[in-house]
Amino acid sequence: MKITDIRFGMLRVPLKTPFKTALRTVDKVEDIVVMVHTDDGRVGYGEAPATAVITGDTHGSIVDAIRHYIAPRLIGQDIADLNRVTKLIQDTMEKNTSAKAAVEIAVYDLWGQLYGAPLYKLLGGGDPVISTDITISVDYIDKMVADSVAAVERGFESLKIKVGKDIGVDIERVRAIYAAVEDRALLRLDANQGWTAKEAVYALHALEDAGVRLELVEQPVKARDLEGMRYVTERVHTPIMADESVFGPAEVMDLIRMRAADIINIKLMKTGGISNAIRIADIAGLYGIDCMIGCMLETSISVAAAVHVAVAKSDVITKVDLDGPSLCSYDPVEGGVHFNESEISISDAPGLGIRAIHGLEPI
Ligand SMILES: C[C@H](N)C(=O)N[C@H](CCC(=O)O)C(=O)O
Ligand SMILES: [Mg+2]
Repeated sequence: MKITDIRFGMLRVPLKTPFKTALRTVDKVEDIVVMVHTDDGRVGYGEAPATAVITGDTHGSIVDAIRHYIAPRLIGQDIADLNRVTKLIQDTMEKNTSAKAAVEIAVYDLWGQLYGAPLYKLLGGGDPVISTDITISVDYIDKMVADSVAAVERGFESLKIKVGKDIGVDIERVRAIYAAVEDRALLRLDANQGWTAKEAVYALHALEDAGVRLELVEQPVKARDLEGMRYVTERVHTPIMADESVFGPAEVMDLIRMRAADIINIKLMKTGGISNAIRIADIAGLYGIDCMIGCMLETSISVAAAVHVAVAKSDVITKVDLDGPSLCSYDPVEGGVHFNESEISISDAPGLGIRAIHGLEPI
């Protein structure tokens, strides 16, 4: 099964409600879809969001990286040589992790199709049903409480509360949500780099002293402030998770050596795809460190790939933040992984199982 062509489409899907973090407000998914064609008429699908504020990737840079750098190296390559193909993708250029991820996801989709098995089975197997949390956007306190209660009533047992805007209001936000849902859901906070290290310690001590139990706090300080991450991790009981601070395996090893966080958030758009996501899970596993698998604003194309990884590496990936499809107002994908509120299930279809994508605009 040899690669003959790589084509693109633009996918725009409105969100159910605006997605608001300390870094940005977004009201629709606008992602590049990548279709890798083979000489036996098969198509593998991948997707890349332009999360410039986190990865540095834009729509233009994603298409350019694939069209002018990655694709020329991949045409003619055999999908059966998976490790060779993924190395070619990763070694093509520095950074550009979302572009690499989209192509790798499509290649792994084809690899599953080649062997007629769902991807997670080829990655090691596992229970093909998992649960995700859902994000509660940062907003007025009353709105966040109402959104949290509504999410619990929809069956979500884990809420990812966005904070990082104003430390005093953030403490009140979390206290109010905790009071409203206390025994019915686990709370995870994500400050998206919005606090200083001292603010984070102050806020988390205030919440711990008030009896608010948090499962974890994600990326309290600036991405490059690893010393700040360590400062917070050393001083609070609440587990601290690194997100924007770590992209690939080498950064994860640095973070582990520094003891700068307790948990690692793996996202395919940061790792450059599945091969490095697996490497990170294996490294974390060696050190007894748990991982979350997360997503950007992505539809069920690329999130499906993350679901397959989560299932196959569930010994290390114990936390799931794959709510992108749940935030979308509809699912543009036919086939693939099934997203039903908090429950995500994989069918027996080969690869990612995607049969068609509706609403693709030409690029
Ligand atoms: C969508 C997911 N639950 C999430 O919150 N991801 C963010 C970044 C998403 C973005 O800004 O596109 C995160 O974990 O920081
Ligand atoms: Mg995050």
